Amino acid sequence: MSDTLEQAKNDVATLRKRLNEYNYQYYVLDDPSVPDAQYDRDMQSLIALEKQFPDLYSANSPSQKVGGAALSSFEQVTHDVPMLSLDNAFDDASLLAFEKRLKDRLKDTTTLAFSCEPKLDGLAVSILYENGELVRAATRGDGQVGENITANVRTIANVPLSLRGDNLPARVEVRGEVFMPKEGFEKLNDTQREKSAKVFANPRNAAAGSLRQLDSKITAKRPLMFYSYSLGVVEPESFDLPNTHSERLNKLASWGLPLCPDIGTAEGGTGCLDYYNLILNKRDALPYDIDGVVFKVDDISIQRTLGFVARAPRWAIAQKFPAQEEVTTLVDVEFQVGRTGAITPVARLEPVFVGGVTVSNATLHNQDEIERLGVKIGDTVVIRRAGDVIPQVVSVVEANRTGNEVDINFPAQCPVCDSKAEKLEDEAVARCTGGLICPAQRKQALKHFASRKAFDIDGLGDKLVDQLVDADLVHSPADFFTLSLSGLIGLERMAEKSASKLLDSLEASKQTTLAKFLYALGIREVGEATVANLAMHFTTLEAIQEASIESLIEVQDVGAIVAEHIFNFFNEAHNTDVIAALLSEGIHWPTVEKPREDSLPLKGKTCVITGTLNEMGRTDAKSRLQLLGAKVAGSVSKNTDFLVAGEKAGSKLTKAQELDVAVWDEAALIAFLDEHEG
Ligand SMILES: NC(=O)c1ccc[n+]([C@@H]2O[C@H](COP(=O)([O-])OP(=O)(O)OC[C@H]3O[C@@H](n4cnc5c(N)ncnc54)[C@H](O)[C@@H]3O)[C@@H](O)[C@H]2O)c1
Ligand SMILES: [Zn+2]
Repeated sequence: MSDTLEQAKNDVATLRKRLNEYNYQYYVLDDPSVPDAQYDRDMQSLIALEKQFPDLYSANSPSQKVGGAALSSFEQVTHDVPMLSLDNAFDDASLLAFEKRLKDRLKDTTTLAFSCEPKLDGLAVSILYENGELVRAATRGDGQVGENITANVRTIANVPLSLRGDNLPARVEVRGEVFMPKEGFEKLNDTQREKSAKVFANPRNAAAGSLRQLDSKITAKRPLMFYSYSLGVVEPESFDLPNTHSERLNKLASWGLPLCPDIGTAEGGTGCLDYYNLILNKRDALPYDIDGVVFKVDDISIQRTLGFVARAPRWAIAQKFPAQEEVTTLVDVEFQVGRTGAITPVARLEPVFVGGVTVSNATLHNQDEIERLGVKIGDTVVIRRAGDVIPQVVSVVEANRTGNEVDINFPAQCPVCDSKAEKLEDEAVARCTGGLICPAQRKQALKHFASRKAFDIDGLGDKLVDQLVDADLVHSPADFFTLSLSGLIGLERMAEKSASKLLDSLEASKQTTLAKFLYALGIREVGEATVANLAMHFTTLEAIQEASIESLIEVQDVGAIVAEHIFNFFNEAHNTDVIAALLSEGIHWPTVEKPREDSLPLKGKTCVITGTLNEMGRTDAKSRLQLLGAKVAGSVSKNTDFLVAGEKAGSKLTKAQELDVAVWDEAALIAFLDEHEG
């Protein structure tokens, strides 16, 4: 705090200038540069200084003003009754002090009743109804003059265009908050990202940006909602309204206006604190974002007695929740490799308290996100942590740039195993191509290798794979085949009998098929149908290993992306080493005979697939049947040779039975495919 008037003068000037700039970015541009917590801290400092040095009072200080100026691109609306802001309480003590102030002022110690309302984080809107019809809607603006946004508000689904009931005031102004529910916000940002369009930092910015659009067609596409929380002008003045705020809200509801379902009432300050804790505990589960709760003296005549100060009513207060957004420094970026090889940039932060916990890491998603944010190491960044969602970097405070910030470079190699990192054009994430040897992917790759559709190694389940890796016995799939009885029985819960059984099934699994071998390698996006196609097309492993991207694309069902995955996989030395090691352990398969067209087992047969298949997808089943020569049709007729019926098969099964068409269940299909595929 400043000691001298001179120093205070400077500090006050600096704070006012800064807060005016924040206000402009927030209210006019709908694009704040700092989190609310930072704004609130600066505002509290200003208020404290102005209180300490009353000489520095100015009616133009941001502490005395509401909101920001109305944008001139909208028609202006002068409010009949000013739309004010709210005073804030940042802790329980200041809430109780608020209650005491009221009692002192009223010179009455009777417990006060309060209306308690979630403080929706959107923007205040006034909606005017004449003879029950919506005639005008406006933003709060600077409290006196707002923007005419009638066309936009009309597009909000839960705003009634006409009020219900026979006994309505001739003119009534309803006030409330326009906001974007959390789910709609996430979806909107997903779509914006896909379109490489602006991504919104939080639901409040998204709501403000959506509502203050010159083209109401854009607003109409945004998932906005409205909850009413008070009345403005009511004419005629003699119109009979209840004498408490909470009953007036119910009156609004009876006219068809939406109310927040979580509003309540409380007796006294302690009752308010109970409500505060109730809502705070529910905060993450609520479908809309709130930044606190609002308490309003319920009795309208007491409200009148208490009146207003410059920017807010005396009879209400907002008690804020812990901030979900904070500023901190991006100290470094590290790259983590996930179980599937995805390489994600992780922000290392100067620890900061946000969303109720201390956060020192946040996700940066991928390279596109880093470019979109334009973030560099050393930047001041805004972190958001809402609910149990992983903390995210939402923006950069550009004003804090010094010029010493450093670009973030994506590694060309996997940071864990040094294999090449591949980033396909259509994909957001970069991936490690060392699937078989990368320690980050090892357990996943080994479990896949041993799984039933791959090497089908009996007795080698996920838990055992974990144990083998943890005991450092297995690094790559080839190591499975070098396991010894003594090594195995050293493991926990591994008796000699099951160990030798496992060795037997490992031995048996060496006899496989080319398709299963390829499948076991776990190449990205290469499933059962693709491996069957590859085996049939190339017939030898060498041919596949040497295939160019162009020749891979010629294979049925293989597109450009999958071709690139296959090509990159076989051009990674680490992978070819493992393949060589596997072959030298004696893995073998019968030569694949390239079938002549007319010798295909299902040549000339037509089939239909219906119901749910549990072991393979229907698309998979379809392409594997086609590969064996079958024509796969959409409906059952007398020309159908057989129907593959999975679980919950319906009318197609009935029809097939009527027409005496052969029916295969999934087991029969699998048996047939196993017998005939290369
Ligand atoms: N990050 C920034 O740069 C920046 C800049 C300016 C303002 N802000 C934020 O905005 C706040 C100040 O804005 P303000 O003047 O709108 O005050 P406010 O948001 O603290 O309180 C008033 C507003 O609360 C809203 N509200 C929600 N539920 C309500 C209910 N049930 N009853 C009444 N009102 C309800 C209304 O929109 C009303 O106008 C700051 O505390 C800060 O958090 C941030
Ligand atoms: Zn790797």
